Amino acid sequence: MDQPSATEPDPEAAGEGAGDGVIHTHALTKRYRGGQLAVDGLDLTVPAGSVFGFLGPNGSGKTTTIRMLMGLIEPTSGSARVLGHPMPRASRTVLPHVGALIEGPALYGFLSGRDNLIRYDAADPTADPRTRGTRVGAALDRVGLTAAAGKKAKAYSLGMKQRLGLAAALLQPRRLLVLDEPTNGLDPQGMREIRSLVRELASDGTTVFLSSHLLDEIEQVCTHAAVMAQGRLITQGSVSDLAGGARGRLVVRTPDTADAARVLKEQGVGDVVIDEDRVTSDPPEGEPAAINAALVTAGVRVRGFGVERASLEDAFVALTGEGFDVAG
Ligand SMILES: Nc1ncnc2c1ncn2[C@@H]1O[C@H](COP(=O)(O)OP(=O)(O)OP(=O)(O)O)[C@@H](O)[C@H]1O
Repeated sequence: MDQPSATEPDPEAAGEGAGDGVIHTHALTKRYRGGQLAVDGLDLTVPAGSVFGFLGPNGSGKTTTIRMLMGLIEPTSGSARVLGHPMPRASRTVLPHVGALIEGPALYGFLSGRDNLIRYDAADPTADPRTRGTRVGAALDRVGLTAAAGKKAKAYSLGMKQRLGLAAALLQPRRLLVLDEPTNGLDPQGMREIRSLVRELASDGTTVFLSSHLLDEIEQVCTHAAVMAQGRLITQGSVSDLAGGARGRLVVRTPDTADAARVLKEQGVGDVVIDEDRVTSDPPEGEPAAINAALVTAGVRVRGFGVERASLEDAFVALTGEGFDVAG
């Protein structure tokens, strides 16, 4: 949860360094006391205005990185800058501009949703008490909890609790939102709500940095992503570039799979695989229409033909040689 600072936020002092990105780390490393190397030489750049997905299986070092970025733990070596300032040194300058939701919101179950927010707002020395009611009302409205504002938080679903946590992070205007696994443990409906909320927040120009172990979640909401495995950065960039870096697959849907596979091989395309009523292969070097014509000429009943775009998952598999198969 956001840690209110004892100092006045100074928007001037929180300006990004030229070209540094909203978050920028250099060789950031964390070795825990027990000897576990949780984050290993991380160079990360989060562009302003992006919805940045920090993707990796459980245990790959995402939470440790976020805790270093938020100044909650010291790196063993390397450096991190957030909004142009070194962390954890500049925490008091930076954190008032950052809304954070880390490891689930800390809520009082016996208080209503609205009273929880009033408590958060009152704990922020920079928040004017005279405008508290307006701020809390606007935050509740933003996350769609106005109707449930009077209910005790313990009666909230997990998704509502996450939304209340987001509302707390949104009591003040923020330049950066940091969300650690915001959809973890939610049912599909709760996930959809949080995802659409994230998109909405980003459409105002707020940079959103969110961690997830779900590839399709990153593909659905993020403009940019970084992929972690075992504490190391595997790749980062725009989601379309990352997926585009992996080659798509030619997909032919047909009842005549054996004939189709033979024709594709004759046409010189590689990695031909029969998968139920589909035959897939590497994309052809030349014009796909020529392959289609060859299939039809050979009497193959073509029910579907096309080159499927590579997914982020294909990119991950291509980069690591491993499937992205983690327990939900
Ligand atoms: N306080 C700690 N002391 C020692 N080791 C730790 C500590 N916190 C995390 N680790 C270890 O560091 C590694 C990275 O953990 P981290 O929680 O950062 O990963 P993660 O990608 O966020 O995974 P998860 O989604 O499961 O939290 C793991 O091997 C974990 O066991």
